[in-house]
Amino acid sequence: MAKSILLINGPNLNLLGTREPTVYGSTTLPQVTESAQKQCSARSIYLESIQSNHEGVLIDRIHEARGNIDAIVINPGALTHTSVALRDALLAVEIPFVEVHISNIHKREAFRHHSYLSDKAEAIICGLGVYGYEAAIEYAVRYIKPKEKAQ
Ligand SMILES: O=C(O)[C@]1(O)C=C(c2cccc(Sc3ccccc3)c2)[C@@H](O)[C@H](O)C1
Repeated sequence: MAKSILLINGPNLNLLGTREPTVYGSTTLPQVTESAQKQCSARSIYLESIQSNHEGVLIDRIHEARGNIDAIVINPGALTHTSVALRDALLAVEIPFVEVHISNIHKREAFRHHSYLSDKAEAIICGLGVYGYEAAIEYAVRYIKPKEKAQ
């Protein structure tokens, strides 16, 4: 099962835990990342994390993951609802991914109800708060089978 995971957080998630705690909770992104690292280390899983406010930076990192990452866990933030480019990058590298949203996007504004990624995700987790990241990693470790390495 997945032995190397890339955790991606999109725009504004660096603000996690600092504002809107009623929606996103009070846990900070560094705390999320530390917890994910401990979860992976306990299972001898390689984890790399990135957060960027820049779509192109995330796309470049996704390209770099091709051939060396087994699974992606991604909270795209607002790019969920706008980015065909992010969708295309994930499809281009052919790495299975789990889409995570801290909030239940389907209980929020209508513009947050559509995702450009969900139809291609192995799984979508939303509304579980930051536990969604733990659940997504556990899913990836248990159920995502690494692609055969290109000869
Ligand atoms: O629920 C999520 O995790 C989500 O992906 C995350 C989002 C998100 C990400 C970062 C910041 C904010 S708004 C915010 C601003 C300041 C502090 C906390 C949150 C929303 C939304 O854009 C998405 O619609 C939903």
